[in-house]
Amino acid sequence: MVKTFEELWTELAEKARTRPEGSGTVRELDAGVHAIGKKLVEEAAESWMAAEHEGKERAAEEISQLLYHVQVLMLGLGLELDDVYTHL
Ligand SMILES: N=c1c2ncn([C@@H]3O[C@H](COP(=O)(O)OP(=O)(O)OP(=O)(O)O)[C@@H](O)[C@H]3O)c2ncn1[C@@H]1O[C@H](COP(=O)(O)O)[C@@H](O)[C@H]1O
Repeated sequence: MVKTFEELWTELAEKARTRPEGSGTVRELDAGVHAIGKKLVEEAAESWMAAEHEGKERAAEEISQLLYHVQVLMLGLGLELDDVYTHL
């Protein structure tokens, strides 16, 4: 089943709140904003490289990881979706 941006947000916000064992999201949040930021930049670079050299399907995969890390950074900062949407 396809997951939307908002559905992923609900899932990750719940993980941040309940901190389940084995969650990569909880691990990333505990690593802090600096570490999350580095992952975000890494995924942005991988999205760019995939877009230029690896085709649409690989680019879509990397972009999904980029969106995931955007959400983790937002959670790490205590931002809500509307805090960002208000600037769109
Ligand atoms: N969509 C994602 C997602 N996208 C990317 N990632 C993470 O980002 C990493 C991608 O990094 P890389 O490209 O460097 O790939 P890698 O070499 O395997 O990375 P490393 O594990 O070595 O860091 C993956 O290994 C995941 O840890 C994600 N981790 C989780 N999700 C979703 O988030 C939800 C909650 O996940 P948990 O918190 O782990 O339960 C689940 O629905 C998942 O589908």
